[in-house]
Amino acid sequence: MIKISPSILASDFANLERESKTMVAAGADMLHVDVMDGHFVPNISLGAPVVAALRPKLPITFDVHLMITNPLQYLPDFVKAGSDIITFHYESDDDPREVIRAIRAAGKRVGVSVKPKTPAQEIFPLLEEVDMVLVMTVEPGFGGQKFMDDMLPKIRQIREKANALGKTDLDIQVDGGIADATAPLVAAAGANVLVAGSSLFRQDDYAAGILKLRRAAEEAYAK
Ligand SMILES: O=C(CO)[C@@H](O)[C@H](O)COP(=O)(O)O
Ligand SMILES: [Fe+2]
Repeated sequence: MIKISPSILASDFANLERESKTMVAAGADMLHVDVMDGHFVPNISLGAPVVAALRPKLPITFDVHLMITNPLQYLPDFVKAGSDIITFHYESDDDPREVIRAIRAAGKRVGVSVKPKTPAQEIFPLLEEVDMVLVMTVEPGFGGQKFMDDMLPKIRQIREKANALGKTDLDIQVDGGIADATAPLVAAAGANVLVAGSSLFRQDDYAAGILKLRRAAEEAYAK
């Protein structure tokens, strides 16, 4: 019911393969890969070659979060690299419907992400066309930031709208500041895919960390 997607942005990049494998063995449902271009966000992280290098080593869903200005331009690279879910930002320079079409045409699952200042209503017309909505719970660009609890109504509005449209299987992902204390809040609001970077990778026991996060969210989601 609840899916946990650890963000490798918070891992030790000098040991990326080992870190990712340990997280997968610890029970992650997918791996969240943060791609930042230094334009859309004021930070540069990693790109398609890193996804391509990791992909054959890890039998898990690659959940790729594109924080880039021109998703259409780089999409073929991320498709070729073996991404499974490709999430682009609604606020990017490309036409959202065109990006959705291109991701679908490549046979990948589609996510659309909204920054904190973008109201839920802006993406309502796209809900029927995507598999997942990613509600940013921090300003995109960096890990380790504080969870914005004023994003909770946005999660609720998107879940309610999706249900009203009969799209009860829409995945709602949250990303930024997700930890044991915030997981129940987002799950109660209707999020079912939790990205967690620093809160998981800073723990010694990744399996215990994932279990605790999952339990905290599941208890709240069921209510
Ligand atoms: O997309 C982003 C940041 O822009 C995230 O995926 C972060 O990597 C989450 O990090 P934490 O807030 O969990 O440390
Ligand atoms: Fe992310």
